[in-house]
Amino acid sequence: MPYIELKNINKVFNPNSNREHHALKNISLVINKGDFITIIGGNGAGKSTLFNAISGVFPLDSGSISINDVEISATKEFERAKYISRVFQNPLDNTAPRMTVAENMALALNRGERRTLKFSKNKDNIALFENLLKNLNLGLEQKLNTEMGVLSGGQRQAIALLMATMKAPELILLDEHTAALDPKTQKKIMLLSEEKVKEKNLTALMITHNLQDALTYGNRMLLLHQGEIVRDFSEEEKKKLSVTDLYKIMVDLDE
Ligand SMILES: Nc1ncnc2c1ncn2[C@@H]1O[C@H](COP(=O)(O)OP(=O)(O)OP(=O)(O)O)[C@@H](O)[C@H]1O
Repeated sequence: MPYIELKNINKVFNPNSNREHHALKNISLVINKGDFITIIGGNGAGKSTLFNAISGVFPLDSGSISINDVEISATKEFERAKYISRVFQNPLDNTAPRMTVAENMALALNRGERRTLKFSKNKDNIALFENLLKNLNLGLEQKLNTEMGVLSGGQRQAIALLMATMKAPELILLDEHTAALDPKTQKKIMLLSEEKVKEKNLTALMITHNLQDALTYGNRMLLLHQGEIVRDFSEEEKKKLSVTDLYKIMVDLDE
């Protein structure tokens, strides 16, 4: 039984108008438990639309999505957020800027449960948050009571990753989550992502325009083009590829 299965997914934006766009064309994909799949493709290839389809941002035109054999295509976005985490490119989109670091982390701990913020800010949880932050080696354990909004983008993305993985989601979607960071911080956040995926045996999809990252991380790589998965590289195939090879494969698609 496949862990996650996308079957013949189609999404057309602005149908029957001159702006009609077939953004996802009959996409089928089997994702195994523990897969860390990098996703590449040119601008407009459909990568974010694929994540939106999986997260339930819009209903599918056709096709189905199942996790552990449970069909989720009709499930609302907020329901899916209980078992699908997403980290966006913009640090502002991942955390609540006016709430403190501890309050943000408490919200993540509460995901999918009916506990109040007060309940989860108890001493045990604060110790847990402190510990998680200490492991980042960014000195953030001193900032539990600091408003998230005053932290740097890299600090916020690191905390966003902790929040997204705190409850070990069935699936984590990393949506160009390092693209807005400086190169050194990008590397830190990528290593942290890899560490969390391994530590918690997570299943992850990661969109990136950084071809080296797409090759370095994960055990599988998809290439999207004009709404279709045109290549599905195994770990072995990925290892044999260079950035130049990959670039050429992508350029050839446009010719
Ligand atoms: N809500 C929407 N309404 C209309 N068109 C949309 C919508 N969302 C995406 N599209 C269109 O679908 C196509 C795929 O967009 P998508 O954002 O998925 O591409 P992408 O591969 O993530 O690109 P990028 O690398 O630039 O982020 C684009 O042509 C885009 O304009």
